[in-house]
Amino acid sequence: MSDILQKILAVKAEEVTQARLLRSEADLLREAQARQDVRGFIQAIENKIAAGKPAVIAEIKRASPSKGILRENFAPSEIAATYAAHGAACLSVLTDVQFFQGSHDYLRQARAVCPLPVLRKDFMIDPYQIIMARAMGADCVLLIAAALGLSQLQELEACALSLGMDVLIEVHDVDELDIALQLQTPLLGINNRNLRTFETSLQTTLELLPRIPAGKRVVTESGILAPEDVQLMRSHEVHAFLIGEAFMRATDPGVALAELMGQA
Ligand SMILES: O=P(O)(O)OC[C@@H](O)[C@@H](O)c1c[nH]c2ccccc12
Repeated sequence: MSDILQKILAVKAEEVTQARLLRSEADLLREAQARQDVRGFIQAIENKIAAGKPAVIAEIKRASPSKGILRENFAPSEIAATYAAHGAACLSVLTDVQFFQGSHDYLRQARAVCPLPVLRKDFMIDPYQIIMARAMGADCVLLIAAALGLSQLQELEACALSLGMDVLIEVHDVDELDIALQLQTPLLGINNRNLRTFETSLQTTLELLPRIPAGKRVVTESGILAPEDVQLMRSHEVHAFLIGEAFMRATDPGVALAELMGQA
């Protein structure tokens, strides 16, 4: 129970308890349902791939527990604008405060300056957080198979879908994949980083690929740093990427995106 994921999940449970004291779920739900502005996250990915391009979910992440501060000069709206100008399919914004130095406001700011659909990147354990995601403008939520059992994942997925959002289910090994394949969403992230040990290897994606049935869209996540990494994945028919660090460390994250995709 001492690994980082367990620590994060304990903090999330406390956060949800506190948030519920401030605002009821019913009240939050009214706000979420009043928004009529969902942007198609999966659609944006499919559109890029149909055009023969890689679909990049470009991440806005100030820091991480494994790497510390990734970017000093951190302006989410500027980062979002340059990502959009350089061909990102979607955005991913960390909203966790304690471990990733994220914020709900970063998601709002990033989404306000561009037309791209936005993933709320956080550790979801309760429908309250899913409803909150839509209330702040998210178009997609991340569900992490390592964090939850099947029935919880199904409950959170149903909640997201009922609000019109898409779902990215993230796996890291065969057991998690078996569970993930029982969800409805076609969007399947393979995290090359083990959230318990932080060990990162692109082999994780390549090893799980033969087990993915037709009809699922694979997103390779984490540790994509060089054009060769992108080429390796594309040569295996993986065309969707979730990338943070390589862009956050660059002077202009959007230019770095174009360069990594070989489109600069
Ligand atoms: O910065 P990287 O190595 O390009 O990785 C991005 C993204 O995959 C990573 O931030 C991530 C993937 N799954 C997560 C779950 C929680 C927090 C973070 C993540």
